[in-house]
Amino acid sequence: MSLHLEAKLGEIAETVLITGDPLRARHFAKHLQNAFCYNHIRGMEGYTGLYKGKRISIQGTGMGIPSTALYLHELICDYNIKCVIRVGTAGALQPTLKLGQIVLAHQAMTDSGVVQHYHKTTGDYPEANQDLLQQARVCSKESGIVLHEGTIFSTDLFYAEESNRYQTMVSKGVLAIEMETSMVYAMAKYFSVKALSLLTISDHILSGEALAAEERELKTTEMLTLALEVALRNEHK
Ligand SMILES: O=P(O)(O)O[C@H]1O[C@H](CO)[C@@H](O)[C@H]1O
Ligand SMILES: O=c1cc[nH]c(=O)[nH]1
Repeated sequence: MSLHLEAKLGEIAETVLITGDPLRARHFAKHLQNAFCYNHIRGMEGYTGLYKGKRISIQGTGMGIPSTALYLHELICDYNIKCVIRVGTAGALQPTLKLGQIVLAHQAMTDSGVVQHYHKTTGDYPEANQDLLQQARVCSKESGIVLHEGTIFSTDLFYAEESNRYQTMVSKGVLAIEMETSMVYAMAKYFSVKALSLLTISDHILSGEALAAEERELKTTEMLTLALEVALRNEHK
Protein backbone atom coordinates (compact mmCIF):
# COMPACT_ATOMS: atom_id res chain seq x y z
CA MET A 1 0.00 0.00 0.00
CA SER A 2 1.24 3.51 -0.81
CA LEU A 3 -0.23 6.88 0.15
CA HIS A 4 -2.70 7.03 -2.73
CA LEU A 5 -2.96 3.38 -3.84
CA GLU A 6 -4.36 0.61 -1.65
CA ALA A 7 -3.20 -2.35 -3.78
CA LYS A 8 -1.31 -5.05 -1.94
CA LEU A 9 2.25 -5.69 -3.14
CA GLY A 10 2.07 -7.95 -6.17
CA GLU A 11 -1.45 -6.89 -7.18
CA ILE A 12 -0.19 -4.39 -9.76
CA ALA A 13 1.40 -5.88 -12.90
CA GLU A 14 4.89 -4.90 -14.14
CA THR A 15 3.30 -3.32 -17.21
CA VAL A 16 0.74 -0.60 -16.49
CA LEU A 17 -1.44 1.33 -18.93
CA ILE A 18 -2.26 4.79 -17.53
CA THR A 19 -5.04 7.14 -18.55
CA GLY A 20 -6.31 10.44 -17.17
CA ASP A 21 -9.91 9.37 -16.64
CA PRO A 22 -10.43 6.66 -13.97
CA LEU A 23 -13.76 5.73 -15.59
CA ARG A 24 -11.90 5.08 -18.83
CA ALA A 25 -9.62 2.75 -16.83
CA ARG A 26 -12.78 0.90 -15.68
CA HIS A 27 -14.08 0.76 -19.26
CA PHE A 28 -10.70 -0.45 -20.61
CA ALA A 29 -10.49 -3.13 -17.89
CA LYS A 30 -13.48 -4.86 -19.55
CA HIS A 31 -10.97 -5.92 -22.24
CA LEU A 32 -8.98 -7.94 -19.67
CA GLN A 33 -9.91 -11.39 -18.35
CA ASN A 34 -10.48 -11.87 -14.59
CA ALA A 35 -9.93 -8.16 -13.96
CA PHE A 36 -10.26 -6.87 -10.39
CA CYS A 37 -10.17 -3.34 -9.04
CA TYR A 38 -7.25 -2.82 -6.64
CA ASN A 39 -7.77 0.84 -5.85
CA HIS A 40 -10.70 3.02 -4.80
CA ILE A 41 -8.85 5.78 -2.95
CA ARG A 42 -10.08 9.16 -4.26
CA GLY A 43 -12.03 7.27 -6.94
CA MET A 44 -8.79 6.77 -8.89
CA GLU A 45 -9.61 3.26 -10.02
CA GLY A 46 -6.92 0.78 -11.03
CA TYR A 47 -7.44 -2.74 -12.39
CA THR A 48 -5.30 -5.82 -12.97
CA GLY A 49 -6.28 -8.64 -15.30
CA LEU A 50 -5.04 -10.87 -18.09
CA TYR A 51 -4.62 -10.01 -21.76
CA LYS A 52 -3.93 -13.14 -23.83
CA GLY A 53 -2.53 -14.68 -20.64
CA LYS A 54 -0.25 -11.76 -19.64
CA ARG A 55 -0.91 -9.76 -16.46
CA ILE A 56 -1.50 -6.10 -17.23
CA SER A 57 -2.76 -3.25 -15.04
CA ILE A 58 -4.72 -0.17 -16.07
CA GLN A 59 -4.56 2.83 -13.74
CA GLY A 60 -6.36 6.20 -13.80
CA THR A 61 -4.02 9.10 -13.03
CA GLY A 62 -6.21 12.22 -13.09
CA MET A 63 -5.51 15.13 -15.39
CA GLY A 64 -2.22 16.97 -15.64
CA ILE A 65 1.40 16.52 -14.64
CA PRO A 66 1.12 16.89 -10.82
CA SER A 67 -1.52 14.18 -10.45
CA THR A 68 0.13 11.86 -12.98
CA ALA A 69 3.58 12.31 -11.42
CA LEU A 70 2.18 11.37 -8.02
CA TYR A 71 0.64 8.08 -9.23
CA LEU A 72 3.58 7.24 -11.46
CA HIS A 73 6.00 7.78 -8.57
CA GLU A 74 4.05 5.37 -6.36
CA LEU A 75 3.69 2.82 -9.18
CA ILE A 76 7.45 2.87 -9.82
CA CYS A 77 8.87 3.34 -6.33
CA ASP A 78 6.32 1.42 -4.21
CA TYR A 79 5.02 -1.20 -6.68
CA ASN A 80 8.16 -1.69 -8.85
CA ILE A 81 6.46 -1.43 -12.21
CA LYS A 82 8.81 -1.72 -15.21
CA CYS A 83 6.82 -0.39 -18.15
CA VAL A 84 4.19 2.34 -18.49
CA ILE A 85 2.05 3.01 -21.56
CA ARG A 86 -0.09 6.14 -21.53
CA VAL A 87 -3.38 5.79 -23.39
CA GLY A 88 -4.84 9.28 -23.47
CA THR A 89 -6.60 11.86 -25.60
CA ALA A 90 -5.13 14.96 -27.24
CA GLY A 91 -6.04 18.01 -29.30
CA ALA A 92 -4.73 18.03 -32.89
CA LEU A 93 -2.47 20.88 -33.95
CA GLN A 94 -1.94 19.88 -37.60
CA PRO A 95 -4.73 20.06 -40.22
CA THR A 96 -3.72 16.65 -41.59
CA LEU A 97 -4.80 14.93 -38.35
CA LYS A 98 -8.44 13.85 -38.10
CA LEU A 99 -10.66 13.12 -35.09
CA GLY A 100 -10.20 9.57 -33.80
CA GLN A 101 -6.73 9.12 -35.32
CA ILE A 102 -3.92 7.89 -33.09
CA VAL A 103 -0.67 9.73 -32.38
CA LEU A 104 2.49 7.92 -31.31
CA ALA A 105 4.54 10.46 -29.33
CA HIS A 106 8.29 10.27 -30.08
CA GLN A 107 9.06 13.12 -27.68
CA ALA A 108 7.14 15.69 -25.66
CA MET A 109 7.88 19.40 -25.35
CA THR A 110 6.35 21.16 -22.37
CA ASP A 111 5.61 24.47 -20.64
CA SER A 112 5.66 22.77 -17.24
CA GLY A 113 8.19 24.00 -14.71
CA VAL A 114 8.49 20.69 -12.90
CA VAL A 115 9.53 18.30 -15.68
CA GLN A 116 13.10 19.64 -15.32
CA HIS A 117 13.19 17.98 -11.90
CA TYR A 118 13.56 14.67 -13.78
CA HIS A 119 14.78 15.81 -17.21
CA LYS A 120 17.89 17.80 -16.43
CA THR A 121 19.38 18.30 -19.89
CA THR A 122 18.54 21.33 -22.02
CA GLY A 123 18.21 21.35 -25.81
CA ASP A 124 16.32 18.07 -26.01
CA TYR A 125 12.94 16.79 -24.82
CA PRO A 126 11.82 13.72 -22.87
CA GLU A 127 11.56 10.77 -25.27
CA ALA A 128 9.69 7.50 -25.63
CA ASN A 129 11.50 4.22 -25.05
CA GLN A 130 12.90 3.06 -28.41
CA ASP A 131 11.98 -0.64 -27.95
CA LEU A 132 8.36 0.27 -27.27
CA LEU A 133 8.28 2.65 -30.24
CA GLN A 134 9.50 -0.15 -32.46
CA GLN A 135 6.97 -2.61 -31.02
CA ALA A 136 4.17 -0.09 -31.62
CA ARG A 137 5.20 0.18 -35.29
CA VAL A 138 5.15 -3.62 -35.67
CA CYS A 139 1.74 -3.90 -33.97
CA SER A 140 0.41 -1.07 -36.13
CA LYS A 141 1.53 -2.87 -39.29
CA GLU A 142 0.06 -6.19 -38.18
CA SER A 143 -3.27 -4.78 -37.01
CA GLY A 144 -3.73 -2.16 -39.72
CA ILE A 145 -4.29 0.49 -37.02
CA VAL A 146 -2.59 3.58 -38.45
CA LEU A 147 -0.23 5.63 -36.26
CA HIS A 148 0.79 9.25 -36.75
CA GLU A 149 4.28 9.64 -35.35
CA GLY A 150 6.00 12.77 -34.11
CA THR A 151 6.50 15.38 -31.42
CA ILE A 152 3.72 16.42 -29.07
CA PHE A 153 3.33 19.16 -26.42
CA SER A 154 2.36 18.56 -22.78
CA THR A 155 0.85 21.67 -21.21
CA ASP A 156 -0.06 22.64 -17.66
CA LEU A 157 -2.81 24.91 -18.95
CA PHE A 158 -5.85 23.49 -20.74
CA TYR A 159 -7.44 26.91 -21.29
CA ALA A 160 -5.25 29.86 -22.26
CA GLU A 161 -6.24 33.36 -23.28
CA GLU A 162 -3.60 34.38 -25.87
CA SER A 163 -4.95 34.11 -29.40
CA ASN A 164 -1.55 33.17 -30.87
CA ARG A 165 -0.77 30.52 -28.24
CA TYR A 166 -0.48 27.59 -30.66
CA GLN A 167 1.24 29.37 -33.59
CA THR A 168 4.80 28.30 -32.74
CA MET A 169 3.76 24.70 -32.00
CA VAL A 170 1.90 24.47 -35.31
CA SER A 171 4.78 25.94 -37.30
CA LYS A 172 7.27 23.60 -35.61
CA GLY A 173 5.16 20.65 -36.76
CA VAL A 174 4.03 19.60 -33.27
CA LEU A 175 1.27 17.06 -33.86
CA ALA A 176 -0.91 17.40 -30.79
CA ILE A 177 -1.32 18.83 -27.30
CA GLU A 178 -2.17 17.04 -24.05
CA MET A 179 -1.17 17.31 -20.40
CA GLU A 180 1.02 14.44 -19.14
CA THR A 181 3.43 12.72 -21.57
CA SER A 182 6.46 14.95 -21.04
CA MET A 183 6.54 14.05 -17.33
CA VAL A 184 5.79 10.38 -17.99
CA TYR A 185 8.79 10.15 -20.36
CA ALA A 186 11.05 12.16 -18.03
CA MET A 187 10.22 10.14 -14.91
CA ALA A 188 10.41 6.83 -16.73
CA LYS A 189 13.92 7.56 -17.99
CA TYR A 190 15.03 8.84 -14.57
CA PHE A 191 13.87 5.63 -12.87
CA SER A 192 14.98 3.32 -15.75
CA VAL A 193 11.44 2.30 -16.63
CA LYS A 194 10.15 1.97 -20.20
CA ALA A 195 7.48 4.44 -21.36
CA LEU A 196 5.34 5.07 -24.42
CA SER A 197 2.44 7.41 -25.08
CA LEU A 198 -0.44 6.74 -27.48
CA LEU A 199 -3.02 9.48 -27.91
CA THR A 200 -6.39 9.50 -29.63
CA ILE A 201 -7.31 12.83 -31.22
CA SER A 202 -10.43 13.96 -29.35
CA ASP A 203 -10.65 17.51 -30.70
CA HIS A 204 -9.10 19.86 -33.20
CA ILE A 205 -7.41 22.97 -31.89
CA LEU A 206 -7.53 24.72 -35.30
CA SER A 207 -11.09 23.95 -36.37
CA GLY A 208 -12.72 23.52 -32.94
CA GLU A 209 -14.42 20.23 -33.90
CA ALA A 210 -14.55 17.60 -31.17
CA LEU A 211 -15.67 14.04 -30.52
CA ALA A 212 -18.77 13.67 -28.33
CA ALA A 213 -18.20 11.86 -25.01
CA GLU A 214 -19.69 8.53 -26.17
CA GLU A 215 -17.74 8.70 -29.47
CA ARG A 216 -14.56 9.27 -27.47
CA GLU A 217 -15.04 5.96 -25.65
CA LEU A 218 -15.60 4.15 -28.93
CA LYS A 219 -12.61 5.69 -30.69
CA THR A 220 -10.18 5.10 -27.81
CA THR A 221 -10.76 1.33 -28.05
CA GLU A 222 -8.48 1.05 -31.13
CA MET A 223 -5.70 2.77 -29.19
CA LEU A 224 -6.28 0.40 -26.28
CA THR A 225 -6.00 -2.64 -28.57
CA LEU A 226 -2.67 -1.38 -29.85
CA ALA A 227 -1.38 -0.60 -26.35
CA LEU A 228 -2.36 -4.07 -25.11
CA GLU A 229 -0.54 -5.69 -28.04
CA VAL A 230 2.59 -3.62 -27.32
CA ALA A 231 2.35 -4.55 -23.63
CA LEU A 232 1.94 -8.22 -24.53
CA ARG A 233 5.17 -8.30 -26.57
CA ASN A 234 7.24 -6.22 -24.20
CA GLU A 235 9.88 -8.15 -22.28
CA HIS A 236 11.42 -6.67 -19.15
CA LYS A 237 15.20 -6.74 -19.19
O1 LIG B 1 -7.66 11.67 -21.90
P1 LIG B 1 -6.63 11.98 -20.87
O2 LIG B 1 -5.73 10.83 -20.58
O3 LIG B 1 -7.23 12.53 -19.57
O4 LIG B 1 -5.72 13.15 -21.49
C1 LIG B 1 -6.13 14.42 -21.90
O5 LIG B 1 -7.44 14.80 -21.47
C2 LIG B 1 -7.36 15.70 -20.35
C3 LIG B 1 -7.94 17.04 -20.72
O6 LIG B 1 -9.24 16.95 -21.14
C4 LIG B 1 -5.88 15.78 -19.99
O7 LIG B 1 -5.58 14.83 -19.01
C5 LIG B 1 -5.24 15.50 -21.31
O8 LIG B 1 -3.91 15.10 -21.29
O1 LIG C 1 -5.06 18.39 -23.18
C1 LIG C 1 -5.85 18.26 -24.10
C2 LIG C 1 -6.54 17.05 -24.35
C3 LIG C 1 -7.43 16.96 -25.37
N1 LIG C 1 -7.63 18.05 -26.12
C4 LIG C 1 -7.00 19.21 -25.90
O2 LIG C 1 -7.23 20.17 -26.61
N2 LIG C 1 -6.12 19.28 -24.90
